[in-house]
Amino acid sequence: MEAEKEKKEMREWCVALPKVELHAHLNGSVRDSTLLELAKQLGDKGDIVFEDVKDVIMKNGRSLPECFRLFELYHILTTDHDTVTRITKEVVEDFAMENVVYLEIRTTPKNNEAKGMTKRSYMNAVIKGLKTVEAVEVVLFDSNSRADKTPMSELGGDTRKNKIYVRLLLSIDRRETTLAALDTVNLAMEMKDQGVIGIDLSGNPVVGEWETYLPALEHAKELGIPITIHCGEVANRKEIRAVLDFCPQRLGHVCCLNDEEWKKLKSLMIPVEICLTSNVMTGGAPSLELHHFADLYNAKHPLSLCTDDSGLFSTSLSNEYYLVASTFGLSKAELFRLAQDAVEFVFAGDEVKRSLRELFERAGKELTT
Ligand SMILES: CNc1ncnc2c1ncn2[C@@H]1O[C@H](COP(=O)(O)O)[C@@H](O)[C@H]1O
Ligand SMILES: [Zn+2]
Repeated sequence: MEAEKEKKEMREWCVALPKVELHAHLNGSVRDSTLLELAKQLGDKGDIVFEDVKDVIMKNGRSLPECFRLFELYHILTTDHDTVTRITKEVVEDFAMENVVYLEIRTTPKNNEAKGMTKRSYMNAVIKGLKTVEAVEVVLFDSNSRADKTPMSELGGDTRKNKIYVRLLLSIDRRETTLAALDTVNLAMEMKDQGVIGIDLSGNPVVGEWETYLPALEHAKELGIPITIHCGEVANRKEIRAVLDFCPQRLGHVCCLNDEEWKKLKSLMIPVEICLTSNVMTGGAPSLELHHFADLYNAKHPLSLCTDDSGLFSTSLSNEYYLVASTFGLSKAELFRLAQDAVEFVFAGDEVKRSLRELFERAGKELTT
């Protein structure tokens, strides 16, 4: 009984902890209730069979191939402008509800002729979603990147509301061609005054070749756009080596590295986005207990806890912190430090970093005493 009370108290503490989320895919973070509602609407129109889809959405098992089949379904449900706007709003609200104070959402800009959608119009729908959030004040710009140069502190805003910094990363899907990947990088450049701050490489890790995306990633590097890459979700030696050689600003997952690659990663000190639940569910890590978090943490390697796909894997960032506490025995002070350290790996500029550092400074006094 006492143990149950302690667990509950720890879970609540993890929710209260201010958190930084650096690896969250928009379509993987959609609420089940929204997916079911959208599936019901398409079912009523006769476009899909609702009962079949319902079971798939609510099912627990999520192997890697199953995940990518599910994304095909999610994209059928969500890819029109109004729905993209809606899910963006909801995803931000859900993260804000659990005290995420800085959120980088990544999403793949999509061309969809049937819906009159271009990569640009898809992103406009995402940004519209950010602007319609009501439950929390969304801060989307550094004051020095705003056209009107108004300092953030003078923008007014609603001081009664909680604040969440949101930034966007554009994902290149591994199914895309070199040209499509280049389009995404150019779009990121065009939209850099609208909250877009980085590039991600993601998608089914058994699909596509590194050489296809490399020109686009190099172009992003030349343009000075920060890059994060999904690395080692499967044991593709040649690609893992190429990714480490490319040396992006951050890496996601890093599951299937061999000894030599671990050594190289650690010497490069590239910050790692750790996705515990995702890795265990998709088989990238054998179990929570044997997850490479422990090794990287003990080696003091820069890392931050992330959800990857909170909807798809039924998790939350607070839960990921709780899992670290319950699996590896970290204390509250250590968990706090982990959350605080993630501030140093955000892609946003110095002004946001400074504000976040101050926020953690203030929260630390309350949460660790
Ligand atoms: C489970 N591990 C993973 N590994 C690799 N890529 C993943 C992923 N989880 C999600 N994505 C990528 O994100 C897309 C969905 O969000 P968006 O449509 O972009 O918003 C997926 O189609 C896939 O390309
Ligand atoms: Zn991911």
